[in-house]
Amino acid sequence: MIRAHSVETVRAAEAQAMAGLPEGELMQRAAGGLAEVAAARLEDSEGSTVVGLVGSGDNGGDTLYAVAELADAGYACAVVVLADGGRDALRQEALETAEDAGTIVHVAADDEEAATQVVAEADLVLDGIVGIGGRPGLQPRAARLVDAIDDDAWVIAVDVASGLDPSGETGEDDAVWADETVTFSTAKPAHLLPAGEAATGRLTVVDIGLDLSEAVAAVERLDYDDVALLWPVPGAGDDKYSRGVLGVVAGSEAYPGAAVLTTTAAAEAGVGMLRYVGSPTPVGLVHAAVPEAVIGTGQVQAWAVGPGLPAEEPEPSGHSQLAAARVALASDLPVVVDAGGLELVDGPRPAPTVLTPHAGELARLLTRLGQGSAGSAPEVTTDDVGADPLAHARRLADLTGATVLLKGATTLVVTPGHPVRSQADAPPWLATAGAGDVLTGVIGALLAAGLEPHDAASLGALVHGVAADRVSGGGPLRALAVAHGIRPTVRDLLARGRTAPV
Ligand SMILES: NC(=O)C1=CN([C@@H]2O[C@H](COP(=O)(O)OP(=O)(O)OC[C@H]3O[C@@H](n4cnc5c(N)ncnc54)[C@H](OP(=O)(O)O)[C@@H]3O)[C@@H](O)[C@H]2O)[C@@H](O)CC1
Ligand SMILES: Nc1ncnc2c1ncn2[C@@H]1O[C@H](COP(=O)(O)OP(=O)(O)O)[C@@H](O)[C@H]1O
Ligand SMILES: [K+]
Repeated sequence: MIRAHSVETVRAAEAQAMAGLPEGELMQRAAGGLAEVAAARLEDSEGSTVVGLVGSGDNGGDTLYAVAELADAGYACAVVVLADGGRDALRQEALETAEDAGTIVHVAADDEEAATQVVAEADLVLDGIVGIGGRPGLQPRAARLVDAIDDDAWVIAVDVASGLDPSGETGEDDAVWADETVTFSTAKPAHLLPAGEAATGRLTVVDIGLDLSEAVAAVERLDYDDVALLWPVPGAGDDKYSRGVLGVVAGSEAYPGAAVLTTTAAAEAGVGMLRYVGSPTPVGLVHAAVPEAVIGTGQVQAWAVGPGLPAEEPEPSGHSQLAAARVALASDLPVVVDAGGLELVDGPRPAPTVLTPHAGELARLLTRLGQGSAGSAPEVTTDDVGADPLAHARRLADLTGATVLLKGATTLVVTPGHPVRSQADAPPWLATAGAGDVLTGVIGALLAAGLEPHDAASLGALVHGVAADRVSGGGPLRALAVAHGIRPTVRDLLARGRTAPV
């Protein structure tokens, strides 16, 4: 699992580590790790020129010491001082070390043209404008210099891409777009959340010796090795019932295919048994596509409700299905609710619940529940959610007590009282009709097996994304193929757990 810690938590760990170390030791470790990564990238790209963009804080200090090491190693190095107050605003010792190693120093406020030229010519740029002390956005001069970076240069953000909100709460267009971020001892929320992930690029964590083993993470991301830890694997004493029965209420005369996608995915995820509830057309399709499914209601351990259910009043043949959906939602069993099922949610349920809206569905649900942001009109738009996905997912989670899985390129899983989980495993090809129905089937299978909603949702998103990636192989995919990709994906991820070195 990748864990990201808040700025406050990192600062506390830093203070604790510094208490037992010589002054400046942590910065030397940070700079040493940064220089090592930068040198490796220069070697790979046969680059020779380095520019450090340097702000007034310790992020600039890291950058100056790293540039000094690169200059010592023979690279042609310059720094551009962006701090108000020029050279005087910097740590003098760090600046002198860089200069002594042969680094050319430009002060942007004194000669912006010369600074711009040196930035434009660099093969590798270290962004040390601001780190975890940064406020969102770039000052105009910094923005102009960042604009001058050559498209072919490799841009390494030091700790956090400058301009991002380190907490990842608020998005910011005006930020450094890094190819890589080198961060220290732990990821920061901005690296894993939609507001900052794209500008972060590849994330490289350099260990500088902070102890965060007991600290609560702000954001978590499951990785491949977590599948073997969390996926429900049957034992010799299990039977189909003890492994968990999932009831699926999905598909309709208008959208019959959703029934096939959801049940196929649940079967591929290895559910103990499936019951399917629907109207005649989807029943026929499920019969043909998923012969393992038992048609009709009966005892289940969890429900998957909603893919392909009409948002409005169903045709007469769908009335008993709608009634079954309402019974499932009113039950004390775990339920994953998607698409048309979200229209039936009107508040907290007394049992484990996963709601899986995309941005538009989340906006509609918050609007219906009367939860526009304070002081604004009660209507929440898709754009509102897009601008601030985490806050809106949190609002629905707080309102319903449910786990909210907000779908997107980065899928967020928010459960009250838990660190946010953020999964970004899928290729953009997964943005295709029916992909969400598959996810619902996988999460339903995991709930039926007894997983907690937070784990079921995030593990489901991970496996769904990895399956999509495999099926795509860099090209188009279709939702049904992703459903059929779940079984080999889980098999291989479980095998990876068995062969992982201990
Ligand atoms: N924690 C650790 O374990 C370790 C941390 N280390 C390093 O320290 C870094 C944190 O350093 P830091 O605290 O000095 O803050 P930093 O990010 O350099 O900002 C400095 C000042 O910039 C200003 N400013 C803010 N926003 C701005 C903006 N948008 N545009 C322009 N200016 C802006 C603001 O000053 P103000 O404007 O308020 O006067 C702020 O105080 C961390 O990221 C890591 O690299 C490592 O050395 C070792 C271990
Ligand atoms: N740009 C993207 N990159 C990766 N995955 C994406 C992207 N956009 C959407 N997805 C994923 O594709 C799926 C789409 O689901 P959804 O919107 O519910 O589609 P449908 O309702 O047609 O099934 C979700 O799992 C979502 O996270
Ligand atoms: K930075």
